[in-house]
Amino acid sequence: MLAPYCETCKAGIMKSDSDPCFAHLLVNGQPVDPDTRRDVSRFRRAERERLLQARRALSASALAAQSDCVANALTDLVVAREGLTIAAYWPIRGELDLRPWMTAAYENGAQIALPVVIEKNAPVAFHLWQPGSPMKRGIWNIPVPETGVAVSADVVIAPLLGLDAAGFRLGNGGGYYDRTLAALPGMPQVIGVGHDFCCMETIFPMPWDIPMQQSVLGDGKVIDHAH
Ligand SMILES: Nc1nc2c(c(=O)[nH]1)N(C=O)[C@@H](CNc1ccc(C(=O)N[C@@H](CCC(=O)O)C(=O)O)cc1)CN2
Ligand SMILES: Nc1ncnc2c1ncn2[C@@H]1O[C@H](COP(=O)(O)OP(=O)(O)OP(=O)(O)O)[C@@H](O)[C@H]1O
Repeated sequence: MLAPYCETCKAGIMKSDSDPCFAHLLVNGQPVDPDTRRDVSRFRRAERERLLQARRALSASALAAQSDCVANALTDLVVAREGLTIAAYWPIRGELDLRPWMTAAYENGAQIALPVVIEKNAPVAFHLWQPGSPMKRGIWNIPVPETGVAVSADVVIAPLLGLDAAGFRLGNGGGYYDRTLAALPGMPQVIGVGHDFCCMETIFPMPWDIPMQQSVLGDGKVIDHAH
């Protein structure tokens, strides 16, 4: 006789119908208390809303000035050269616009890639981009390169919605960067970039959260997160 599957997670195999299943309490193989997970997820949702509002309140010129500040700091931090692959991003929802820096890094010989959601709730792929690459709309309408040439990244520039004192990132809430970094064979250099108002005390890190090594903020401040 086949062992029954858990109705909640469709994955845990129970010895019998009356056996409790714990598989859906695991995230990335680690146990997470469901009440804590719910509370943290509520807190993060409220913080995302607050930070998105702060972004919307920013004028176009202030956004451009913060983007320039971050780009200048990145130029010192990441030496763009042949053989280096940098995963950056195409700005959405008021994110800092680093496209001029991406263009300069490309002109200095680096390969540039953009994150592409291939499947929901799965790691993203990094697809090659160069200035003028034809783009199409991907999942959630995010522009992605029309031609999907996947590469692995030496440096990942991760857009921050929030950043906590320990270097943990609050993003758009899909868990894509955490999933992606967890699935890589080796850890690239991960640099968070965010607005000058993105700092928060804690995101209440969960077992799946992967911290940034460094972050650069819209006022040009570079933070080394010691881990
Ligand atoms: N520019 C940029 N590109 C990026 C990211 C990013 O943060 N910035 N990502 C970094 O991760 C990935 C996309 N992440 C995203 C995660 C969630 C949502 C989103 O709209 N979520 C819905 C709720 C989704 C659902 O419940 O299924 C929402 O917020 O309304 C969008 C993008 C890949 N590309
Ligand atoms: N490695 C992982 N394996 C399985 N689930 C994961 C993993 N990383 C994150 N998640 C899930 O993704 C969800 C969203 O995570 P989180 O709130 O940290 O998103 P985020 O980092 O702000 O989003 P994003 O990276 O898309 O901008 C959580 O419910 C979490 O359980």
